[in-house]
Amino acid sequence: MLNKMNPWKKDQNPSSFGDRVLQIKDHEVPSHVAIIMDGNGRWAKKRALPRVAGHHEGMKVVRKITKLANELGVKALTVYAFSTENWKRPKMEVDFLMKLPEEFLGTFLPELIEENVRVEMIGYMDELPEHTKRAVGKAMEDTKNNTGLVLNFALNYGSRAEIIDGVKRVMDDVKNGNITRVS
Ligand SMILES: CC(C)=CCC/C(C)=C/CC/C(C)=C/COP(=O)(O)OP(=O)(O)O
Repeated sequence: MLNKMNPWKKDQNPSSFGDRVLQIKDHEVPSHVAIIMDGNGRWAKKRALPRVAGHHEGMKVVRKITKLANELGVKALTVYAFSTENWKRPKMEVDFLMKLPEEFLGTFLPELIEENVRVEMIGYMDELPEHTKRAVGKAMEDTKNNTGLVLNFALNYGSRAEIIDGVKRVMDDVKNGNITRVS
């Protein structure tokens, strides 16, 4: 796997962004890339900026990565933007994070549509603030027929919560006779 990723690393010879894209295109490109965004706070601290400035910068990076992934022919890009545990952060930070999808999509949705990107989300949408739900829902609706890269936002997502939900559903199906027990 690491060998496969080698062409993604910057090599010794300086080359333009376009050249590097062509270089990568010559190699096998993963069909799904998932990114856990981390280090925003540290990025900001290093520059004596508030943590939220790091999140804002992270949002801008999402645009760059989306463009690049689409260009390279990646089929799905999952961006882990807010975990089920992130609600424990200070309210001001949570409020800021919840406004980012709106800002991102308010600015870049026309570009995503033009680039044939389909917006999707995983996570508990119902628990998001109305304004966040509205922005994500609109983007999903407006891009539902697009056939290019799937930009998948993990918002209020947690793998533990997802596993527990899955197990509960299987238990319900067993109880209701939709699944038969295999002993
Ligand atoms: C378009 C869109 C929805 C963009 C997403 C915005 C974004 C960058 C979200 C990431 C938020 C987050 C909790 C990052 C973790 O870094 P951290 O705060 O834990 O950083 P640290 O480890 O340095 O403290």
